[in-house]
Amino acid sequence: MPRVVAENLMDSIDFYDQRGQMAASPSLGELLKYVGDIRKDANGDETPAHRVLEMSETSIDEPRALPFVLKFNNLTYSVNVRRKLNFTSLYRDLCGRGEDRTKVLLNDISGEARDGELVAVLGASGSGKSTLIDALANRIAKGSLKGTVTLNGEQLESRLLKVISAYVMQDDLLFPMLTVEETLMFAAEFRLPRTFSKSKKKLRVQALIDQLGLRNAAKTVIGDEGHRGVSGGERRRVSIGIDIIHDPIILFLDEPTSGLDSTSAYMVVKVLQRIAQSGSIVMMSVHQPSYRLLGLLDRLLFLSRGQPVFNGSPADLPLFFSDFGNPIPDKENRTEFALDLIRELEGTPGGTKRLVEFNKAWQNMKRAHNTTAIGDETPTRGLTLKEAISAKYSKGYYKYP
Ligand SMILES: Nc1ncnc2c1ncn2[C@@H]1O[C@H](COP(=O)(O)OP(=O)(O)OP(=O)(O)O)[C@@H](O)[C@H]1O
Repeated sequence: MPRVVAENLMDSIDFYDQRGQMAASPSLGELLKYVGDIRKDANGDETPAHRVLEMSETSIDEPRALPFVLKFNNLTYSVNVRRKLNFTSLYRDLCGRGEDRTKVLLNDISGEARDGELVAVLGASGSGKSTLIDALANRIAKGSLKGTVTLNGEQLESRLLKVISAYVMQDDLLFPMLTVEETLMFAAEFRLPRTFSKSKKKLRVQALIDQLGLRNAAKTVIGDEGHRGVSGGERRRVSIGIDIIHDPIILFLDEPTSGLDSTSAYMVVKVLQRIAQSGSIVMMSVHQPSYRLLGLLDRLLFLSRGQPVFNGSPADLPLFFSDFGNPIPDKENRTEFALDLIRELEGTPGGTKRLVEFNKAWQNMKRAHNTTAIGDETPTRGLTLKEAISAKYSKGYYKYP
């Protein structure tokens, strides 16, 4: 029997932003209505903004039945950098010839990420990893970022993105005297809809504790320098848990493994893989992933001085670099090889220009191949963004009755 997923469920859901504040007041339902209005304006589409979505029981239980594709095209971001103050610059200022220098932090970056995928942005220090994560998470001043970011082909309105995504910072402030379970319960009280009963919130917290692999640490206090508590890796997973309590569609993380030993880093990324596989898009910046960690990643985006130099799966790396003329020797760590080669090229007079161009040609070739092989690159199954979001959350709440 078809099940009716009424969107008025969504109407009653208020969400909270990353700091536990009400997310700029509109509910998810209101925002979804707004998405419908954007479509109408853009396409002349007369579809009512608030439709009742019909879904069968099978489609609700089907794993990863609702695809989400985040695409970013030609992202470019520059800032004005003040010149150092010296006699020459002072003289030029006095003559009215003083000029600030423009620094390009992101230069024509395109790519995509799909639900179920764990995507890593890699590159040397200062290559623009954090800036790209910030740009995608809408944490860059409006107007200064050029290019487009879309979800399922529809441009993401910033308020909607805020509700359906989460950004995990490196150092979340946690209360040292609370246990892991209490910390997550505290987050549930603040961030889950007010309409949720206490028992629903408890169920969500218990499911999250298992997803984060924190069952054995659930009753341990967070602790601090003076009081022994959870380990660094567990602490990082608690921070992630706080930010994903509302089951975001997109999760952004800036260097989630920094400062952790390789085993703790692996466990954090394993949790991120689990989160992705439960139906989210997970994008993170990472400095130098170990060989073991690389095995968990679905897609890599290498940057060099703000430009993309490789965009593909870890399995694509050997073919890419052998086609480029620098085959990766057997048994060599592929990411280390790539990062070393990029660093080497950066030190040459031509820089990474040839690699940037080669990557562009490679992307075009891949795109042409995919379009011929699959036909449609974005398998949204005919759902509008609004319908896909509604279905995802109805499905999510269905899990915690
Ligand atoms: N507001 C800004 N003004 C000027 N330069 C900036 C600004 N923000 C970032 N940068 C510069 O942009 C470059 C990219 O910075 P970003 O933090 O994104 O690099 P990263 O790859 O994440 O580095 P790391 O691995 O060290 O964290 C750096 O050279 C940085 O100094």
